[in-house]
Amino acid sequence: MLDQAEGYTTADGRKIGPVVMEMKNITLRFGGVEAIKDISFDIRQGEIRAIIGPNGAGKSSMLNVISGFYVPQDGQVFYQGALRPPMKPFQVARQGIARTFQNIALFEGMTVLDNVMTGRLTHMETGLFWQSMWKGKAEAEETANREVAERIIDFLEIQAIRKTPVARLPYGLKKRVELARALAAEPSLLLLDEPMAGMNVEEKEDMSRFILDVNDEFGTTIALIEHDMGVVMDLSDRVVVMDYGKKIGDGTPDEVRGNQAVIDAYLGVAHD
Ligand SMILES: Nc1ncnc2c1ncn2[C@@H]1O[C@H](COP(=O)(O)OP(=O)(O)OP(=O)(O)O)[C@@H](O)[C@H]1O
Repeated sequence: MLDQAEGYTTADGRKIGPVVMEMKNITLRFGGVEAIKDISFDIRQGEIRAIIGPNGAGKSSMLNVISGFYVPQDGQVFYQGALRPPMKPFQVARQGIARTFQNIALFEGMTVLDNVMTGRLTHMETGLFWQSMWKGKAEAEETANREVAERIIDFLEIQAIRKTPVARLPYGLKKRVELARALAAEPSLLLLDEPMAGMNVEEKEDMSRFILDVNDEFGTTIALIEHDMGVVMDLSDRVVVMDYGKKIGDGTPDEVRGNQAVIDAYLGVAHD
């Protein structure tokens, strides 16, 4: 049973907490195109929350609103109990929100370790001035950041490739490195943009396992968007379904699977 203030316990015994992010009546337009039409939903502490929908449904647009990349024309975003004013993506990152991208956005010429280290940037306090004035502080910070990066690398089982330039890696491993970089920021909310896109079955299984492990081990709240309904159903606690910018379903995977509007959208049934 869902207690609005406190949360709920999942079938596998995980404790889901209060609402950490609330999207309220969000509308986003690109010129004449309404990519998001008056959508509301929330994300709870410790939850794995999916946003799914067919091509062009508005999923990426919604993720970009959550990450601060787009500012909606209407609606409000509440994060950790407070109304979030329009802010730049780096400010959103400083609030503990990290993301991966649908088209991998890594530094191809750099090693895996160095890419993961870039995920620590929001935690780095020592600027160039202090680096030149106070070498000890800069070194201590570098060591601490490296320890976090190495811990994440071990966790995601990519030790063997830590010194390999990303350009040499197969697609599935690149996706895992991108996850590592996002985790290096030690986010409280992790946004995954189509984490399984372009993967083979084995890679999808690996990625699913890592997503579940991250949630379990670090207690990270995860919001992911996916095109493919199948892969997210086993992973997610609750699912929002979008179609043509509207929310057409919201609930547990079972509730969403039985929702006629969702079935119609995925079968491509005509609508007004
Ligand atoms: N930057 C943009 N400028 C203009 N229109 C855009 C922009 N981004 C998205 N759109 C339009 O908004 C609508 C929603 O697109 P969006 O990419 O959010 O959907 P999606 O569900 O993520 O699709 P897909 O599964 O194909 O990635 C589409 O009609 C798209 O053409």
